[in-house]
Amino acid sequence: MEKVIIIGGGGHAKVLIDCIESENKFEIISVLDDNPDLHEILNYKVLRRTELKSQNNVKIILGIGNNITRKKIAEESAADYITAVHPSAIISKYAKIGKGTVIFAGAVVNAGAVVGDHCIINTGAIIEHDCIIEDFVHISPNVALSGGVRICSGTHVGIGANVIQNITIGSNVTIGSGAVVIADIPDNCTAVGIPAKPIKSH
Ligand SMILES: CC(=O)SCCNC(=O)CCNC(=O)[C@H](O)C(C)(C)COP(=O)(O)OP(=O)(O)OC[C@H]1O[C@@H](n2cnc3c(N)ncnc32)[C@H](O)[C@@H]1OP(=O)(O)O
Repeated sequence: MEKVIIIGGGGHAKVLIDCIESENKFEIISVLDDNPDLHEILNYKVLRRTELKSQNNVKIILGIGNNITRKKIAEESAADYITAVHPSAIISKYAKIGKGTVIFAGAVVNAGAVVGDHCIINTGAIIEHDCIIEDFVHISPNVALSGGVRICSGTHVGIGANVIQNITIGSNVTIGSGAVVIADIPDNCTAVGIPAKPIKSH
């Protein structure tokens, strides 16, 4: 079995560990986290980067929920990233999934959808046909994206949000939990509500 190291030891890493164990394709050999107070996660010892012995032929996955931190680490280190897909997720054979991306239990990615690198498609999220999910996006649990939606890079779609067909949500956007998006959302803002409207720029 191929060996993998998880970088990041927070809540998202717990679900990722469970996903990788369920998939049974990779052996998790270490979890790395720079927080000196973090010593164990589930059944794994957490190591600092300096404590890791040099490893050959090891693959990496980022267990970090925050899009900005995940992007920073991915851009700092050229590694051989795996893609983790929970066995209960349904991925169309006509969909494309990028490297470093994780797809959790019960998620559905339908035909013609393209998911970029280092994305999180969280538990029970639905990515309908022909959606484009750019790199470093997080689609939270129970989000439903209708057909032909584009989510630009670094955006976080909050838990339970719904997006109607053919909408574009810009880059580095946060969509609030439970929002219903019925019009395009510009870059660099937070949008909430039904219908979703920008409430702040950042
Ligand atoms: C497995 C996992 O855990 S995955 C992670 C899942 N978590 C999420 O999806 C969280 C998504 N985050 C949210 O919904 C947050 O509330 C955010 C990002 C939209 C806003 O957070 P902040 O930027 O801190 O804004 P803040 O809490 O100050 O709220 C600003 C205003 O928006 C309102 N607001 C905040 N969130 C929402 C929302 N989801 N829907 C409607 N209104 C909202 C607030 O009531 C407040 O209104 P007011 O100014 O009239 O008082």
